[in-house]
Amino acid sequence: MTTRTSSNMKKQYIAKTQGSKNFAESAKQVMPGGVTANIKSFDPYPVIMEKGDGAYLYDVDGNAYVDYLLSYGALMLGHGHPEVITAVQNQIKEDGTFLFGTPHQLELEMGKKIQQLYPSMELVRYTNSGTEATLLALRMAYAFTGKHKIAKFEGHYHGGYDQVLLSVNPPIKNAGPANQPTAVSESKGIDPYHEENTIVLPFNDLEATEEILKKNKDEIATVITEPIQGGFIPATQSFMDGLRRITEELGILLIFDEVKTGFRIGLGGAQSFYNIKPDLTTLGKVVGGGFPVGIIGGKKEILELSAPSASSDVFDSSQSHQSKAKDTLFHSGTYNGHPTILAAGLATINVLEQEIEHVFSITNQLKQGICELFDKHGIGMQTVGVGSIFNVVITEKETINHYRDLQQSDFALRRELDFGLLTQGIYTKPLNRYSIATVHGQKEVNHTLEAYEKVLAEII
Ligand SMILES: N[C@H](C=O)CCC(=O)O
Repeated sequence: MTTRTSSNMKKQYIAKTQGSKNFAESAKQVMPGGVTANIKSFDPYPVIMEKGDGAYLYDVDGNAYVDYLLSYGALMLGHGHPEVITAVQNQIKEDGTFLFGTPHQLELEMGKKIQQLYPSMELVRYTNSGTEATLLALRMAYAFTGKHKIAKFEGHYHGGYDQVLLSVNPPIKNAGPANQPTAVSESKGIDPYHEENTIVLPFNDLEATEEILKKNKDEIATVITEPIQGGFIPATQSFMDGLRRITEELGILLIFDEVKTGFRIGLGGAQSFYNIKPDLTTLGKVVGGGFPVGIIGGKKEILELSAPSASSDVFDSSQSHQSKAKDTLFHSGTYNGHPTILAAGLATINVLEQEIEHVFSITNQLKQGICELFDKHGIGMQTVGVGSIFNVVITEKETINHYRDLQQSDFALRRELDFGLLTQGIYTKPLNRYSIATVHGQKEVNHTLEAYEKVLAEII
């Protein structure tokens, strides 16, 4: 493994981004750490963007970047796509409001589209984020099975709340044996209850997963998984087939968290790629067209648990004496099914139906070009990913199967590369994955490969 300590590239980054540096200092007076989402922060300070256009972002210093972060994959049509702008404007103009506060046409339209592309999602409910969707999925699993624990895989992220904010990125020394990981809390303030009641599983290790699930089958309501970890480390087909079989046999629900993979692995997500029918699925990111949304869907008999009944309305004070609220699974939200957002999402899907093959072809060209450049320099690496997402993993390993494999890669060299790329106008948050959009084309691929060539020559 190569290890580099030089921070030459970081120095060049700082020289080019003095406006971002000043902004980041001021922002600390307003928001803790200068950010409103921890993921937006990186050392020494994040780039502060002020304009987006197609495949490009422009920062406060006037630097242009080809954007491969795309807001953590959400913007699959790039920035400010005209069809999304038109859909949003038309919805507001034609409907005369941003919000009905009642059921409406676009909820049906989006629901039907989801049922068509994700046949496992027999009924759907809308939420305001992927996090909310997974939270609701877990409640449905507890209610449906009557069990009180959940299982998740080491390295998988399902949202920032207590039940699942465990062992996403744990220090290996605290994480227990590879085939029997320990639950490691990822935040201050998490109730230790969850370290007991969230069981952590080893991804892509069917034998160990089966053993843990069998041992705890009477308590585990559900296994929640990113079928492609972090959006880029694929499960093997045999692992997925095995996981579906075992969970069915043990009466444990299987939740596919497709917030990252939905529409990005294919229009039908990872479940279509693996040909697996999970019991519940959560979507977010792409399906909001750049606006905040989440969708949960799955088996009719599970989703029906949330159907309101007249005798269980938590908001009807005339009924409080009946204490029937517990008969229904509570799910509500003022903004659920927001019409403007669903209009943006439907317009996005519409464009993707025409252009997704282009996205895959550009992704493959980029992956191949990057691999060839590393090869030229004799550095072991892989572009790990499926469909329109990949990550650049600098490693001599032949396969990256899970979190612990990834931990053995050369993060120092990758970080140096990423700062170098930032100075050459290629944007992804250092160490993050690449997501490709319909607006990336030959010009952007060529520019990116030239930037890689230049930076690699400088840092190797
Ligand atoms: N919403 C997540 C964090 O704030 C995004 C995580 C990711 O896409 O990697």
